[in-house]
Amino acid sequence: MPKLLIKGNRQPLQGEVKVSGAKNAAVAIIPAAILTAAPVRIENLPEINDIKILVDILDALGVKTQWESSSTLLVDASTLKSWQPPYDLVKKLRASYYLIGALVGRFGKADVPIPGGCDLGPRPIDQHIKGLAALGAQVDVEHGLIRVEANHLTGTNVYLDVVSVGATINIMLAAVRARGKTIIENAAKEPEIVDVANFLTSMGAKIRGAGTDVIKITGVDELGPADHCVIPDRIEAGTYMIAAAATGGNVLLRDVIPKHLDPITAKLREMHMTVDVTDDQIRVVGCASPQAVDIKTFPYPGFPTDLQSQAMVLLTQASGSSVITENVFEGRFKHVDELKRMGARIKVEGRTAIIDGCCGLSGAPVRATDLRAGASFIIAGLIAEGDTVISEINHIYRGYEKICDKLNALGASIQEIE
Ligand SMILES: CC(=O)N[C@H]1[C@@H](OP(=O)(O)OP(=O)(O)OC[C@H]2O[C@@H](n3ccc(=O)[nH]c3=O)[C@H](O)[C@@H]2O)O[C@H](CO)[C@@H](O)[C@@H]1O
Ligand SMILES: C=C(OP(=O)(O)O)C(=O)O
Repeated sequence: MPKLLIKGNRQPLQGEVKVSGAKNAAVAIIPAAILTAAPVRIENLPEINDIKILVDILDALGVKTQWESSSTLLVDASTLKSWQPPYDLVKKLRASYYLIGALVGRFGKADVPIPGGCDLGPRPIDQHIKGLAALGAQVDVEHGLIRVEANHLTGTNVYLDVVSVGATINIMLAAVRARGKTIIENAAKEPEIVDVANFLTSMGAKIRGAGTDVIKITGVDELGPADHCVIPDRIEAGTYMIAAAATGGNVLLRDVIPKHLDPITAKLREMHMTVDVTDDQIRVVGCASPQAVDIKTFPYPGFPTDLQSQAMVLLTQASGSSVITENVFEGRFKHVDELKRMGARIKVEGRTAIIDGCCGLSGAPVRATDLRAGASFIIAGLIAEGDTVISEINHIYRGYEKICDKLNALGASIQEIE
């Protein structure tokens, strides 16, 4: 397994970076494409491993897929013949849970192995199951499989006990083919949910309220062709914003939706960084002595949990102590021990981490404990003195398109080594 070698010493990142399509929208839109037997074209897909694996899963189910370019996929699910995606592929990513809603919507049945994804502590799917059962499906979890069967789905009211991105989208995928009206209450409001709803609407689905906490779906008998462009990845963008700030750099991010990045922009400004926003671009200019700030992660529009570890690295450079409270996932501090190996001074108490600022980091061997942790170690490596070697980088490649090339073009020195 290759590793990443990062030469540190705080070279300020300078230049422009183009942000790719959003992983967490794309990984739902590809399964959603099997809801129709008509042709679907999806543009602006990120070149990341999660997407490659999902396309392999569709191929294994009998769907015809073809890459029109490196970021545009054609899907023809008229040949879909199986409702049993293979364990070896499904276990590699979290988003394979969307195959449940999509297969049940199309076939009335799905046998999907329990999904993989980042280890962030317990990641139950009880709300997905509750929603599908409320729509009239029989759901059994046995032998590591989620088995779902429904003669027909019937629209209903579903109140989510926790705000869940995955459950909101999965219920939406099944409900677009149910008889009658479904109302999802306490729905998640992430921009990726709006993107999936827009995609489904372009196929002929009837969805109102995506992006609010009440989503109303009126089922239709059939869905048709679609041509869709995936929204920019706000988490990739936020990662580069933080990297620019941490290195005291000056970076222009292109192809972003600035509104989606408001929580990050606000925190960087609070730390005294300069953030200039135009239509679809953001420039971040670092400052000599950033201020400590407190961060609490929350569902959108709160500060995203997927940027918590990257922000933690930045806060090691602030003057004063900062507090991060992780409200979304109870086990999302696994990066802390690795950052301590690099000299960070961080104390974790339950869901809270206290970060001492003005900390000189030093390069060290570290293990990417999950996708965003891996990205945070790259940022730490850029500002550390000496070399950092990151292992288990397969996690990083699950979600960041050409991250080494993009950072090297900004003046970083990162290379893959054996
Ligand atoms: C593929 C994808 O889009 N992944 C994202 C998605 O993950 P994912 O969809 O897994 O995250 P959820 O929004 O579902 O999880 C939020 C919280 O709800 C809990 N929960 C969730 C479902 C459920 O049935 N029961 C339950 O208790 C989870 O344990 C967690 O504490 O949203 C997370 C929160 O923004 C992001 O970090 C992930 O990057
Ligand atoms: C947690 C993440 O991904 P996943 O849900 O796919 O594991 C993430 O994108 O940070």
